[in-house]
Amino acid sequence: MVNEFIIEAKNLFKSFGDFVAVDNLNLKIKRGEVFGFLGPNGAGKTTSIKMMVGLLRPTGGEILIDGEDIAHADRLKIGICPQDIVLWESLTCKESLKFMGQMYEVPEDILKTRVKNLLEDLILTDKANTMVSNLSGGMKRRLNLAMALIHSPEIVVLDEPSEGLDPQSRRVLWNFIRSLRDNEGKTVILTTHLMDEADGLSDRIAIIDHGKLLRLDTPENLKKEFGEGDIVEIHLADSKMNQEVIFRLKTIENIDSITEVDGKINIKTLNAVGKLPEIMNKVQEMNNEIADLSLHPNTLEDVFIELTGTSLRE
Ligand SMILES: Nc1ncnc2c1ncn2[C@@H]1O[C@H](COP(=O)(O)OP(=O)(O)OP(=O)(O)O)[C@@H](O)[C@H]1O
Repeated sequence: MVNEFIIEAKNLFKSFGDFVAVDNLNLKIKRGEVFGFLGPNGAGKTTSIKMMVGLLRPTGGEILIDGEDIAHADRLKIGICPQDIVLWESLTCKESLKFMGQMYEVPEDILKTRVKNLLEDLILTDKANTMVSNLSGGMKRRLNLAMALIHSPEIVVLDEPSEGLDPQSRRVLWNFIRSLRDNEGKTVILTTHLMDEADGLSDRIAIIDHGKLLRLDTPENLKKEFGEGDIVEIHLADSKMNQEVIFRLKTIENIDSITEVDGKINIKTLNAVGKLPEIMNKVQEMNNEIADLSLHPNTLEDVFIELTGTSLRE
């Protein structure tokens, strides 16, 4: 019987000396989904995925790949595109892919087609015979990804795939990731600190910070759980009074939540525009002033802020 979950992490734990990088992570990744790890720098995303694909030994816990302990799992099922680019500078794109495919013992005729298709899919056909040393940073990243896919792994792991890519290359990459899932049925696991990437690509998102899993759900459910309303962000002229003002603002009816984020006050509510006069009054009653105010619909980033109390782009 085919296992619904292709990867399971049970009580996964990793410490470096006294420092706990991953703290009892429990999660299951479904076959054929795009699964996003979202968290700020140092949250433990890379450490988690490295353990989940057998690149790093956990301090504790268990990993199952297709129901089988990772120690006995078929590593060829996994393709990893690391954050750091690892390429041979003096080979061409085509040679790099052929060489990698030969190392994986991909049969010659299949390899030829795969090299052609991957170059096409990642918009590198024009650069097939260009030496890696002469590629731009974005092209190197795309080639790096092609290399991770040359043996057609069932599970594709992408560590910060958009890092260093311009918006155009990012779009190519996102479409490609979607096609890996939709057309080839692959399971894609990615780490990102980009909210729009997690939101736009992932079927489910694990939000992690300080090595702990804070939430695991679909982007839609996460946004629903934390409210569909608006966020009013105010910056007080005297931000030392934030806490007192928050206390006062909480007396306004139908406010969902109020949090202090990076010296500003975030107020979540339905019908934010209608609430603005009351918000301003309360601030004035405290002999303070609003130096800056903005209003936007609740986003996944706000969910993150509410869970962690910090903004993701710190
Ligand atoms: N080999 C190591 N030795 C000591 N500490 C480490 C080691 N590898 C990672 N860490 C620490 O573990 C924490 C988690 O690191 P990790 O690379 O998993 O974070 P991340 O969420 O992937 O961050 P980023 O988005 O910056 O890549 C960090 O504080 C990091 O300094």
